[in-house]
Amino acid sequence: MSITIRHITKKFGNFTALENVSLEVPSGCLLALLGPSGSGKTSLLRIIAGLEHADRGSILFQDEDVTRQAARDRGVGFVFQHYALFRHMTVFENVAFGMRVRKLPKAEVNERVHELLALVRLEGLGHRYPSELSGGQRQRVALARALAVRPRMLLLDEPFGALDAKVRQELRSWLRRLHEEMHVTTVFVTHDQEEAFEVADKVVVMRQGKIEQIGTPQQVFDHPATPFVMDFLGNVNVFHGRVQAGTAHVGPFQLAYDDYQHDEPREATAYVRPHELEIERSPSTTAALQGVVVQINPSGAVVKVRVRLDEFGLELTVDLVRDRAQLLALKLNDVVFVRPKSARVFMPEIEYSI
Ligand SMILES: Nc1ncnc2c1ncn2[C@@H]1O[C@H](COP(=O)(O)OP(=O)(O)OP(=O)(O)O)[C@@H](O)[C@H]1O
Repeated sequence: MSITIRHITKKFGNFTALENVSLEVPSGCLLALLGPSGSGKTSLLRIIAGLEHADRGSILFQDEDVTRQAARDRGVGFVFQHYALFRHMTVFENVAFGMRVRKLPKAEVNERVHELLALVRLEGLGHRYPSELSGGQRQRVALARALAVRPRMLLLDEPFGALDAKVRQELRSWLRRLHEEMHVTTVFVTHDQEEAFEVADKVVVMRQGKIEQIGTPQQVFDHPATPFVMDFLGNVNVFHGRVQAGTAHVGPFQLAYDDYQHDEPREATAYVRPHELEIERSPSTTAALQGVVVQINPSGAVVKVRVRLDEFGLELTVDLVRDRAQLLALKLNDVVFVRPKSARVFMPEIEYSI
């Protein structure tokens, strides 16, 4: 079941929470709404759910206009960050609840609950109470409960937000696998870019009530449409400067820049991700700048290195793959040379990659 969002505007008093937002969620897609706090993600999710009504615009489920339909008639399943399971009910009863309300036959309810508990990998825990489960298990019960009434789509608002990093990580891959089994159209709110990129087929980056970019995780990461998206994706070295006559003078770097050949200088900002910087023991080009290693942190598959460029009063973050780090055998206070392998330069209204 696809979702079409057309020109949605939502105000709270004088404050515009969503401004003319349009979006298509294809059937069977797992889409992440990603953005900083207050960017309008939850408001949009609540409008899709029917828990909130837009001032302008419409919502369609497939070809059906549901804009004025009440939440209970829309057939959506929800999971929220602090999803309150019924504490006095067992896991089994929590999952069965919606079906009992709909007065489904007992045998059918039993069968479906068992099926769902297997799906969320909680077989054998039906007799427990929520207080006897871990946070991650509770969120899986919440998801089973949302799925019990065969919703037309799933809406998840920071479902793993309250859990610790390791459990979040497990639940992300679990959610992805579950989605591949079920193919229920799902909209997922998160402010965590890693989570969005790992789980979603499509990512929508929001800012101040508007959509900044829509794309696959790869498209958004490799081709951020705006400086905001680049910045929000985090962990980026930012250099301000100008472009002029085929050269970008950004921060300490002078880079060949063929796309702008005019003599008239234009203001520009360059963004270089940590993995786009190279560290060398001796300078291979004139673009390499001398610095001192001030921090070395192994972090998963990469080693994060901070290099201070005293001459420019700057510190850069560089990600080295393990092999490269081993080869360089860096130590604190080593003198090294840093060189950008690639950079993304934004001029107001124009973006180029070099
Ligand atoms: N009922 C309300 N009354 C007044 N303002 C509201 C209401 N709901 C949301 N807002 C405001 O609208 C803006 C968008 O809120 P929303 O919850 O959609 O953002 P969000 O991107 O989901 O943020 P978060 O990640 O913090 O939940 C915020 O500035 C918020 O304060």
